[in-house]
Amino acid sequence: MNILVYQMDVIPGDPQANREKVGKWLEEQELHDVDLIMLPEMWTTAYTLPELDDIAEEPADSETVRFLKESAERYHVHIMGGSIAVKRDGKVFNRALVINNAGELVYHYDKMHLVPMLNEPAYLSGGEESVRVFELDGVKMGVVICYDLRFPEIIRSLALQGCKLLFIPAEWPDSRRAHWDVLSAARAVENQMYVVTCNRPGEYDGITFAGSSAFIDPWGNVLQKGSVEHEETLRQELELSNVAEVRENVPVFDSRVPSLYD
Ligand SMILES: NC(=O)CCC(=O)C(=O)O
Repeated sequence: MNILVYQMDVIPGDPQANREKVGKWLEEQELHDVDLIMLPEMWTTAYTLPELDDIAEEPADSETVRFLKESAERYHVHIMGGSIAVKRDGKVFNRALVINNAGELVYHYDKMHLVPMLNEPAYLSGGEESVRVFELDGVKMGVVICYDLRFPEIIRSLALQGCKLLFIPAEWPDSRRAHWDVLSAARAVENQMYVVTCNRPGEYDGITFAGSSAFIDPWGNVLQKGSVEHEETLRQELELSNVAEVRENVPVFDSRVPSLYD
């Protein structure tokens, strides 16, 4: 599977400008052999939390969902659409979107863990549904959003549902970059799955973000890593059969004793 990660610097509070930016980026890419593209967390707005009540999109009438569906169909590429702010019943959620290459929304997930360090609980509501795997090209995959990376139990839940490839869109600050690097590799090793991350670089509201998007294989090798500071496009081919090989060599899923800890 060929994946293109857009480690995008986000224009604060301007969904239209960010859609145009992604549209232009798509036009510039060589996409004929690409299976999936990925965007970061909150890529239409950045962390403009006080403004989200006004600029978050209604899921049923979302300009961004329309844009992603049209782009997926036009370029015949799956889109791991990072996450965007959506508003439902007066509450704002941080929602990940997955669109297949026929332009269909196949999965969404509302971030369940809200980040105290970024004041998310004051402005956002946590998702109320657990994570589920989704399938693209017959492969089971999952997505969690940024801070969720700190909660191994939800990623283990995806692994037990058969997830082979985990996506983590993020706006992770540079001040905690050491955690980002270690935890994303740890999730790949402990769950024996590919982990693909897309974290924005740049600054907003006094916070510098860490970039460092990465492709990590099920053995924990970092196949490729983005820069800390700059916007960048990363392209990587993943050999998904490696998941079965690693799980055979180190059969942790067979060795589990859930009766003692579930
Ligand atoms: N956007 C986020 O979820 C940031 C998470 C974070 O700052 C951390 O876990 O540290």
